[in-house]
Amino acid sequence: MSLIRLYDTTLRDGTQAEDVSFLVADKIRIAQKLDELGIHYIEGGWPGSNPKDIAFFKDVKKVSLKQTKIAAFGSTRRAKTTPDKDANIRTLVQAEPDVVTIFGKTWDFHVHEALRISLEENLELIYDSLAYLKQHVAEVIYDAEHFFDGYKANPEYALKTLKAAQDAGADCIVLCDTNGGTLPYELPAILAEVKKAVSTDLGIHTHNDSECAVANSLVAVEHGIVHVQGTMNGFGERCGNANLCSIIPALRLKMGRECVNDAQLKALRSTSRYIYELANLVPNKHQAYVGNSAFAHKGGVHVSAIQRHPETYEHIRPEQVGNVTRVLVSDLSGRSNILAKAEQFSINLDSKDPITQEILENLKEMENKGFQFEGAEASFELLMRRALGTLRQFFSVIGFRVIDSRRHEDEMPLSEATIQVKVGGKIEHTAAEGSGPVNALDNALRKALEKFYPQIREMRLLDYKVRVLPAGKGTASITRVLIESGDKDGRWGTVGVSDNIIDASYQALVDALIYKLVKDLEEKKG
Ligand SMILES: CC(=O)SCCNC(=O)CCNC(=O)[C@H](O)C(C)(C)COP(=O)(O)OP(=O)(O)OC[C@H]1O[C@@H](n2cnc3c(N)ncnc32)[C@H](O)[C@@H]1OP(=O)(O)O
Ligand SMILES: CC(=O)C(=O)O
Repeated sequence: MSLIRLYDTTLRDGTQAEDVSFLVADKIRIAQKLDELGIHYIEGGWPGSNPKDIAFFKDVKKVSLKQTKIAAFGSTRRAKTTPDKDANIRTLVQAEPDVVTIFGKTWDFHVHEALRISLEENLELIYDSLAYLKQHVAEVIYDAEHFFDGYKANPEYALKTLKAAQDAGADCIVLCDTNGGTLPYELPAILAEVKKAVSTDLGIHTHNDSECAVANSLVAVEHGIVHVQGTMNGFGERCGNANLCSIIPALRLKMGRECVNDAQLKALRSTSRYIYELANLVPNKHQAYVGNSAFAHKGGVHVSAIQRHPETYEHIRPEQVGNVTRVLVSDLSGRSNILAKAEQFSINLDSKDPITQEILENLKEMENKGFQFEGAEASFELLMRRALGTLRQFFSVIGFRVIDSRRHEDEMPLSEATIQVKVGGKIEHTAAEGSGPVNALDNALRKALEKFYPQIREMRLLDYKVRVLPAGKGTASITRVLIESGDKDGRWGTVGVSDNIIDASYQALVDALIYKLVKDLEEKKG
């Protein structure tokens, strides 16, 4: 089967998303990553829009890309001018990209309302913009904006706009579902009519306003489209663009279409996360194929079955897209979840050992009290080790006190914690200040323990989340604290629950410290 050409517009349409913006240097790094992923075209921006996009086209020439072509985006010429005098068309040529993509109007309503010109004049805009660009750029792509809405409103005129693009020499005509309102069942009949009207290669560009952008792209491929536009992680204007992180594996693994190779497909998840990172956005954990939860199993029945055969609850093998199977523990767990976790933590546990059932019951009891271990696997590992009696007593806390005071209305509050710990036979009594009561307690705990366990200095608190559990008791409600800690080798999550926020934080902090000590000891043992 012929190659499906992947066209990524993360750097153009992706940046039209609320909250997404990239520096020029980041755009270049993303282009390099997309090239490694095997993307055939990268739309780098609209040089007629802003200096940053002009700089991108200048800078991208300095990096070596293996196979991708760089496309510059713009519109057809303005009315009442000629392409050679149109500022936007001139900047497209001056950017010297491998490819130019311009969008033009298909929908008669848009021609009348947005451009306020005649239908005939719009055909001239399309024809002479493309014909001019074809003389100056090696490859020219035409994005037929609002194609599907335009076709539904006035099919004859919509097809005339495509013919104008074909007559001008466009190398590919891309049918755009600009407002994202088209549903998959509508595509086959429309595509059949388009194929009767034009013979140029066809592409698809969809938006996700009806949650159908990926589905529409795949249906289009099934009906002969050879060029697919989309963005990484589905970034894009309003509800986003068709998500290439879902389209690529579907094409490759389910539809048997040639697009990227196996090794490139394995880099899908890491590329997705790289782009989230540069966009400074938290990855969507529920994202298909590449999200943390895409292959995370929670229900006991599911966990039991995947251990017998992964395909029972997994639609592909996660490693094909660089993801992994995960087993979660919660009050929906069965013994299979406990055994899977024991294996992950390298803890010997026999399914017939009554301790397995005891751990399961303890887990359910604790979840009922408000604990949640999905984001706090380190606390769950400690719970297992405690139940098995294999957790070494590194230290015990005899007691602590936290004082939070604001002495004058116009002064910052002061937080101070004192703590008494026992390590071996020795008692250590320390005090520390902090920016807030939890920070003061954390500082006092570390100060007391660092003398005995200097490796604690390597440990950092990376995230701290407080959740008020819905008991309707206002400030007297139960709180759950989740802490994420890390050192040079990894990150781990711990949890505490109490009707006192300091006490809940204390539990999560102590678990985080004990986990660090357990982890280092296990590593030493090899
Ligand atoms: C479907 C899409 O995603 S298309 C891409 C949308 N992305 C963007 O708009 C981001 C980049 N845009 C920009 O930086 C600016 O809008 C610019 C520089 C392109 C234009 O800025 P301005 O000249 O101030 O115009 P403005 O932003 O108000 O856009 C309206 C103009 O675009 C014209 N226009 C819109 N679509 C087209 C088209 N396909 N062909 C020609 N002109 C067009 C309108 O006729 C109007 O021109 P007029 O003011 O002369 O009547
Ligand atoms: C071209 C484009 O971005 C659109 O029609 O949505």
